[in-house]
Amino acid sequence: MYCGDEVFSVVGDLGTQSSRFGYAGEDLPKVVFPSAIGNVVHRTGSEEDGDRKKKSTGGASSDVEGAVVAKTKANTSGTLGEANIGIRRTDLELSFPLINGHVQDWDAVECIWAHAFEQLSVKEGAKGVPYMYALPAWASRAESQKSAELAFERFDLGALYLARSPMLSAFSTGRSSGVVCDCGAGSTSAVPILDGYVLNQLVGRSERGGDWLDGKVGEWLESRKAKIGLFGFERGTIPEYMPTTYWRFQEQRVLRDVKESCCLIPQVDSDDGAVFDIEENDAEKGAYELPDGTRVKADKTLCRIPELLMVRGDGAGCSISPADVSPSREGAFHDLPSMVYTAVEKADVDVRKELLGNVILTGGGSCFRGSSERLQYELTEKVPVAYKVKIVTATPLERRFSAWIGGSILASLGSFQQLWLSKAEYEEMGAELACKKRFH
Ligand SMILES: Nc1ncnc2c1ncn2[C@@H]1O[C@H](COP(=O)(O)OP(=O)(O)OP(=O)(O)O)[C@@H](O)[C@H]1O
Repeated sequence: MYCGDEVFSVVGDLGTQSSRFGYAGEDLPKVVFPSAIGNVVHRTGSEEDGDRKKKSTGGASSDVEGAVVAKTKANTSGTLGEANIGIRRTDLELSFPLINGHVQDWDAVECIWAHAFEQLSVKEGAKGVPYMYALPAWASRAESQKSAELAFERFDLGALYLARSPMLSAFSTGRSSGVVCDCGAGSTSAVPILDGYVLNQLVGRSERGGDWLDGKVGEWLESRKAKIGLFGFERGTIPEYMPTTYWRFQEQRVLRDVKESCCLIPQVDSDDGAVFDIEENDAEKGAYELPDGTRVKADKTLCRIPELLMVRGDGAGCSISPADVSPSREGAFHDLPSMVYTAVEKADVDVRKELLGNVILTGGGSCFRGSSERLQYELTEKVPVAYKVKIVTATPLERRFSAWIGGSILASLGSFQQLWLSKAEYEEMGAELACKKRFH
């Protein structure tokens, strides 16, 4: 058994956009960095020529791209961290461990963990360190097993606890029951929790997340004929060569910034259902200056884009393409209030009141002005009058790190220490049995 006062433990939360790691018992994660790995590409002359051609024609040549990827794999040297990939680089291909909240690349996950442990100075002395790792509610048993294998066999950690991140988010607000509404980069989800356990069969999830909203901002910019000229000192200049993945990554950072600076979720009048118009000040706050100096004027269509998280179908004159709502992907684009309502409706009658009284709004995408008020309104409209809806929110900073904060609290509780899976137990049971018996 581990005793909280004697052994420091590490808490990790790997998100689609960013990774957070730090020591249990602290208020906030010590290291936060983009969930992206830069692989230095050593290019041959012919590849460079090909890529230049590709840029100048504006299209993607799969031959050229394939060559670059093959080259990348042979010459990788995982480059991580804001300081390394945040600046202009012309020699980096990027890979991402998660897409829409699902692990795509375990090598990238390993790189992220290694980087975080190094930053936390636990690389050398990793032996014996207990590690709390947050997994999404929908992570499969195979993902749990792979995480356990990485922790014990690759990093030689001393003990492990795999916790579901919505459960940790609920703990961060001091609750063990409720519906955790997480607006992340890769997805938006509504996860009912009862007495600290995720009700798996009632989890609602949609691919309408922050990245999807960024795409809508991109469409809006395109409709205004605005181009994101990255790193150009002169308007419209594009660097001669830059790998596509790196270019897209930097482009998305700009879209994200436009979204976070200009957008909000408008309010609805609870008497007549009229959407309060966005005040002049909000929509016409001024122009947003793109990196190459182009100025675009924010209008109501742009400001209202995040409303798409709260309403079904089209919103705010911003159309969802037919492909988004094709029957096969219908569930993939549900709005948040519908997901909460469906989860609560399917739950046992006895627990519905408790769930609706603790709707916990979390994730970076919940930081738009007006999000909790709008969720309150939309849910109150849907549920029978006998139920009272209460939205629980923390400060924007706490919302961004809620799963990590919950993990930090849990891992430092004295009563929790007996729940760690020790390396000896792991070796005795094996990954499959250990995960089955110890982690839900
Ligand atoms: N102040 C803000 N206002 C609006 N949106 C924000 C704000 N801060 C962050 N976001 C958005 O929140 C999203 C990232 O949220 P979060 O950090 O919870 O995601 P993640 O954990 O990396 O991804 P996921 O939970 O999908 O795996 C991004 O789309 C980002 O643009």
